[in-house]
Amino acid sequence: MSLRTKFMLALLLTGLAAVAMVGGLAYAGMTKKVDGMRRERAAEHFHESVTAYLAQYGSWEANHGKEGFDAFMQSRRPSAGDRPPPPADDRERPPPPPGEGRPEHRGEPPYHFILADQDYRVLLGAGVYKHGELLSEAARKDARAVEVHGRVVAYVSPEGVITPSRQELQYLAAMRDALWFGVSGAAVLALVLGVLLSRGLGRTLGHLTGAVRAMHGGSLLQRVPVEGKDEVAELAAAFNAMSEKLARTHEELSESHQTILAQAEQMRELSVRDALTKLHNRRHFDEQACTLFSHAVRHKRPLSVVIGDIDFFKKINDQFSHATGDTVLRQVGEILRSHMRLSDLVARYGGEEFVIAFPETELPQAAALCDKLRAMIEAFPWHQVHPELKVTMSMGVYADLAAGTAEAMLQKADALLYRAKETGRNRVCFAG
Ligand SMILES: Nc1nc2c(ncn2[C@@H]2O[C@H](COP(=O)(O)OP(=O)(O)OP(=O)(O)O)[C@@H](O)[C@H]2O)c(=O)[nH]1
Repeated sequence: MSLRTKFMLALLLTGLAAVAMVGGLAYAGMTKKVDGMRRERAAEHFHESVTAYLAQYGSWEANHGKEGFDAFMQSRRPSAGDRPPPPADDRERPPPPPGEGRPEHRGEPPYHFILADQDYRVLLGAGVYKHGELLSEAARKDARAVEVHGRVVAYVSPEGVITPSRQELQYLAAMRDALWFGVSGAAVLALVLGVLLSRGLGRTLGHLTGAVRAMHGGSLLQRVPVEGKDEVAELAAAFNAMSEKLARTHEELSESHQTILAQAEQMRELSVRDALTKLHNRRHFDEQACTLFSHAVRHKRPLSVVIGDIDFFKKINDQFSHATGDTVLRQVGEILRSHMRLSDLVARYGGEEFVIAFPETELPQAAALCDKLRAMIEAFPWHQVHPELKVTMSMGVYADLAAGTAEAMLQKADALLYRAKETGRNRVCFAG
């Protein structure tokens, strides 16, 4: 069931219940009041009749009995048009036995009254008491004294329900109609109010639902319209604030996440780089060389590995300074790096030693490239660093995957480097 339907039903039920309760209470109160007034009037009339009867005849017993009183009362009654119809129970009730307080009625009177003498001995029992019976204590409380010349000569007590007059019944019917009219009006009003109020509520809730779905989809910054100042408007405003805060926090977190990632990348980069030459370091080379070796073996592709060592580097340090030695290392690293392909791997392996891996490169090709590098190092204008500075490099190149591992290939290349050093330096020795 939709919220709107529930809202309308709640309003409808509340409205109907309120009207029914107020109307019902008013109707019951009115009926009671009418009944009371009617009873009061009847009692008044009966009381007057008894008073008049006793005043006229002196005493009840001395008189001519109940028929006489009945006839006496009939003569005092208002005309038939003013009188109400007899009560249903009166019509259904059998006439009281002779000698009882209630006369066998001819449709009159429409109410019961018990008449007792000054000693509470019943004279007219109204079908409840026998003649001569004592009036109960409870009935005595309701009994009204009949005084003649300042002396209590009898008691009159009401009995049963007084039937309203025709006019009173008409009043009550009009009131019932008004009550039904009120109920119908309340229902229509509740429906109209339900439609109007639930429309506003439904609209805001619809916006909120859409916004929550959008947030769930990833768009954290949402804004729903805030209409009015009620709780729903407060909810909408609180939602907007929450959405804004969430979006801001998410942005801040993303930024710090990016910074952390960048720092991690920087640290990772530092951990695989040589600080002096900015080439990769030995650790990185060893890891990558293993991968290149496995790839070459699996795909039966060529791979060449190289170790190069600057000749007489100790002498360069000693003769021209350690700083000059550093400059030489940086420059040699730059020459090597600038002549590599992206797929090639070059690293400073330690001290004045450099290593290179050439994937997809056969031995002759690698040896030729190394010789070219060697010549470039030799030809570099080192005199610009120091007038007497000369730098050369010896290299060993190995290209046989049968060595078994990248490390083993490197050892073979190192042996070839040794040979290059032994055979005069500034040269490339290769095998594989
Ligand atoms: N300036 C500088 N020197 C370094 C660095 N790392 C190692 N060295 C020096 O490099 C020199 C290497 O000397 P050796 O191993 O004797 O080799 P070499 O003098 O080049 O002799 P050969 O290799 O036989 O030609 C040592 O004196 C080290 O101190 C560095 O980062 N900077």
